[in-house]
Amino acid sequence: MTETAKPMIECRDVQKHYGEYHALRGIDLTIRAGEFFSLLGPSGCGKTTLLRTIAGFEDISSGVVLIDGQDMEDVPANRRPTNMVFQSYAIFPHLTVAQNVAFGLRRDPRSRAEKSALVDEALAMVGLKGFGNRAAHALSGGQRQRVALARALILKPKVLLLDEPLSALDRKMREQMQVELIKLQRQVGITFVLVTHDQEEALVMSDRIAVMFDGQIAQLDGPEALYARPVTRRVADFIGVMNFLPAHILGEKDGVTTVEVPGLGVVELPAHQISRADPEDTGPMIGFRPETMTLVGPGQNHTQPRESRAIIDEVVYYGDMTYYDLRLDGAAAMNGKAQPVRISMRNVFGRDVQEVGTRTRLAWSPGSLVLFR
Ligand SMILES: Nc1ncnc2c1ncn2[C@@H]1O[C@H](COP(=O)(O)OP(=O)(O)OP(=O)(O)O)[C@@H](O)[C@H]1O
Repeated sequence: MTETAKPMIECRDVQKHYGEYHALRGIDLTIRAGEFFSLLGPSGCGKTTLLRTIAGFEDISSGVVLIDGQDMEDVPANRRPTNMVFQSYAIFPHLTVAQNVAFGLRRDPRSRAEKSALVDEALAMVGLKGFGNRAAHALSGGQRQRVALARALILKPKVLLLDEPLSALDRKMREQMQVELIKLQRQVGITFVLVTHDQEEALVMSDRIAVMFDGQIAQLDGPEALYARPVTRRVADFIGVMNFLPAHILGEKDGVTTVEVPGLGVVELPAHQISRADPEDTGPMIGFRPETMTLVGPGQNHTQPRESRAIIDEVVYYGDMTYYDLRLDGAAAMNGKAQPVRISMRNVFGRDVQEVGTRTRLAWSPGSLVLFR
């Protein structure tokens, strides 16, 4: 998948009303051919509605949907070059695996022998070679999901639409299927559009992600950009964990904003570290990810430009990492009262675990801060 790949799906000012309810509020987006694209957002944000309008299961109220350059306005779902995989697999338990997969060919005019060869090919593609004669009800959740994938891929659609396909699986199986789906997508080269409310799943799997709130796209970016440079405080809060501290703006000069932050002191931030606040925010805020600060034990050295001090309130040991709740030195005036400045952070395996109640140093860099204003 390259930057210059041709557009596969284009939505232009797509609006969807359910009676009074405005579910999609002007969706503009281009999904490229061969891309693994995710629609991510909280429950009710409209991601499933958007997927279903691409599939043709829902009519749009206004706007345009193009697939592979063709306007889909009068094209019913079964004539679109798309196929859909649902959360609830829709596997027929009384049929064999092969019969379930062949269901994807029910309207195909090919001979039995040709269809049988296609079924074998599709099963091999999803790692179920030799499973054709098994009864579908005797499969594990992960295997059923593979059958559903094979059935959706057997006609080689241009676009595969996936509606929370892994959410019924347990954590371990889900992580395994995530990796397999990525491999499968690279192998077949088909455009995948995944709907998920799981930010980790979206970050792991996608070339690009559209984060949706309230029927609108808040940010469309690659995983790294979304994580490091969320355009609004709400996006930052939804993707992973971010600490927020109130910030006092001291001044602006030559594109650099100077702020004072309780516990951190005075910092200067260039324009690319400045994002937007949300309407419900009460004032400017500084945000940073928990892993961007490092605990420095007594006598230890570090190479970060800045240092703060804090007391450890809570330690949660996870094996591969340790989470800390800390109280920074310095008080934040919030609602007119002095409040302790609390943050959370995590250190990866390999550093000493420090105990609750310990006074500690924290090393950090202004480059990992984002100002929301
Ligand atoms: N057929 C319908 N009639 C009326 N309202 C609907 C209909 N389908 C969806 N909605 C509403 O539109 C909004 C968006 O629904 P949608 O299913 O797209 O959300 P979602 O982001 O996929 O959420 P979830 O993760 O819970 O499925 C919701 O508030 C939902 O109640």
